[in-house]
Amino acid sequence: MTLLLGPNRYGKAETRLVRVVRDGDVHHLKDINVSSSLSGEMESVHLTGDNAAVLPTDTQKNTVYAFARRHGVDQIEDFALLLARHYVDSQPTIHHARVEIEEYAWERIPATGHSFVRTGQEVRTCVVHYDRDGSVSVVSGLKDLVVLNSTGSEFHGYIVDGYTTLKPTTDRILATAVTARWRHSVTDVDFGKSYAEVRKLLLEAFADTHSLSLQQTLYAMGRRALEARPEVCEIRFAMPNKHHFLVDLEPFGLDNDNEVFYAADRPYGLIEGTVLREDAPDAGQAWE
Ligand SMILES: O=c1[nH]c(=O)c2[nH]c(=O)[nH]c2[nH]1
Repeated sequence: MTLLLGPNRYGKAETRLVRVVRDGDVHHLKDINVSSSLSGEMESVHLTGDNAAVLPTDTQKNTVYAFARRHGVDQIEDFALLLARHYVDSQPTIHHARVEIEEYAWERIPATGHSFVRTGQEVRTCVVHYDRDGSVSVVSGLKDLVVLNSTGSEFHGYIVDGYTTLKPTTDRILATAVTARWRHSVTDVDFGKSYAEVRKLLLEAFADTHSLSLQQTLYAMGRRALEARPEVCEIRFAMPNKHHFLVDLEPFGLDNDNEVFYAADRPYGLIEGTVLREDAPDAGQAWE
């Protein structure tokens, strides 16, 4: 029997880092979670336990902290690119690096220059791949962006079979927690501006699309981002349909004209989809 070592990678997951930049009495906060994953000449470590090709995960964690001090942390995509390039370019045995970063946003409490409140629920994300052959990819994104339209949403005309009980509606609540990830076709991007613009476009499209289904809304959101942002070539969504069911108040002698809802947390519909340019460059490992 011949066995082979299949695909493998290793790294340090979830290095949590908070960086405080002091501008006199006014402080700035960066709160991130970094996961690195390396691959390359890793046959020996798996087959014989020879660690000579291994850059320890502990070193990867230290590199994150040291680079934060040495280079600062501005846009997470730029920091991820810096780390990925460093691992591959400095170590001959490392051929590929994947660096994923999540960022949690804080806003200053105006009472002082050094007090903060976590803003919103959403988390900014990125995944960078950098390969020895020079190929590089950047996927930016967000998750847990919770949005709701209290009207402007219909759902009818679907398949009706022997198991269907859902009533068609021309006015329902549409709510979801958006996970969106978008692939850049280039890497020399102002990632801060691009993120803010894509987020704004997604919210605007969610709000002003009269929805006949969450699927239609998803496509409209992707389309809005791609039409306005030339640096983005593909966007992928996962959107749970956070169902709001009208409560039957008739037993209590009350009507309910789309006013009182039961917000169910499960089960939920899960709507996933991709919108991309016809001529989008090959994604390579960007989504892995
Ligand atoms: O927007 C929707 N899409 C569906 O596919 C679906 N299915 C369902 O039961 N409700 C909804 N809503």
